[in-house]
Amino acid sequence: MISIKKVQKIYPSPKGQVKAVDNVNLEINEGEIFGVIGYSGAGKSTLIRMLNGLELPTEGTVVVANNEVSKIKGSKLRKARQEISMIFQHFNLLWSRTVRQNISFPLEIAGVSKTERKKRVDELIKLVGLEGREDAYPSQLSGGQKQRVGIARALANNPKVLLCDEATSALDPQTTDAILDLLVDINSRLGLTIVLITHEMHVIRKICHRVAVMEEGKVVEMGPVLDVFKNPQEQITKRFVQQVTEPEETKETTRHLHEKYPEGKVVQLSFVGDTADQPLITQLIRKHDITVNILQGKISHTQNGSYGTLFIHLDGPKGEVEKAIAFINTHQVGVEVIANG
Ligand SMILES: Nc1ncnc2c1ncn2[C@@H]1O[C@H](COP(=O)(O)OP(=O)(O)OP(=O)(O)O)[C@@H](O)[C@H]1O
Repeated sequence: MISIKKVQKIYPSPKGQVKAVDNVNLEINEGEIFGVIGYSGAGKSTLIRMLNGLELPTEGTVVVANNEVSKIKGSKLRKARQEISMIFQHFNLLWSRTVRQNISFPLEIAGVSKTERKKRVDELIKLVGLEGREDAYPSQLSGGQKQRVGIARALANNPKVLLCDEATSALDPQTTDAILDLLVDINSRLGLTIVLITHEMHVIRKICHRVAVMEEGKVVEMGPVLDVFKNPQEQITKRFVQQVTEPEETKETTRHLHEKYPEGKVVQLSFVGDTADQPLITQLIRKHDITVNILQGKISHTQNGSYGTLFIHLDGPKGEVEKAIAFINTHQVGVEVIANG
């Protein structure tokens, strides 16, 4: 659905040239939710803006839904943009228009008749859950409702691709989750391809099938979300994964526990897929003469399966702790001893 080949974007600047995007190659499949994550300045916005022709690459080609957006101009580009919609961090709504009028706007531009427009807007309002708010103005809406209007407006002309530019960054965690659920729903109901950029691993974890990690204009790592969680390669990817799997306090808690119980071992267990659902700890205690102290744990659900980490402290007679660790190893659970007693 989307093919990005050897794409480079160089901006002139007073201090010389800035390589905002540096030799990026990506293939995004039809119906996929694809995430691009990176810190500020990594080149995410520039990359996503090249997907709908808001920016032109200095080199390389960008093809979206059979349109070579890196080449076409004028009316051809405008037509192509009906198939490639976008939603924004700050919603970009028309403040003097109601919800209904905002959603109707792209239909007016596309020359859709008044009766058809009304029918389509009604459908869209239902789809994004804005029934009862049709005649409100954006200033009367919550952040989540504003983004729902943004989504409805973006879907008005039945696009094939939806680009999301930090679409949940201005929202609180609960509203973020509701909007992400809506995007997953739209993706599965309409088969829409979604490309999103974010600096939050939570967003990637919750809805993306695959992820690309960007740093200094380059894609430094890419793969199915669960694989990246299981086995992050680059330092930057490890940091992003820790945002979700390892709360800040973990290191501190581990240190305290180690001081409190100098004996035994602190181990980190990583569960993937079905192993995340096993009653491993119960079996561990039943089968071994040890005590198990749970320090911290989390199971994260991704679109490709579950991934969990659990920090535990094991203590007991000599040899028993080793036997317990060997037992865990037979259960296809990753074990890492992170502090020795
Ligand atoms: N129009 C421009 N002119 C000059 N430099 C630019 C322009 N747009 C972006 N840049 C530079 O290109 C690099 C990548 O910026 P970009 O906005 O794509 O990154 P980003 O990952 O989206 O970060 P952010 O989330 O902060 O927007 C940065 O160094 C930025 O300063």
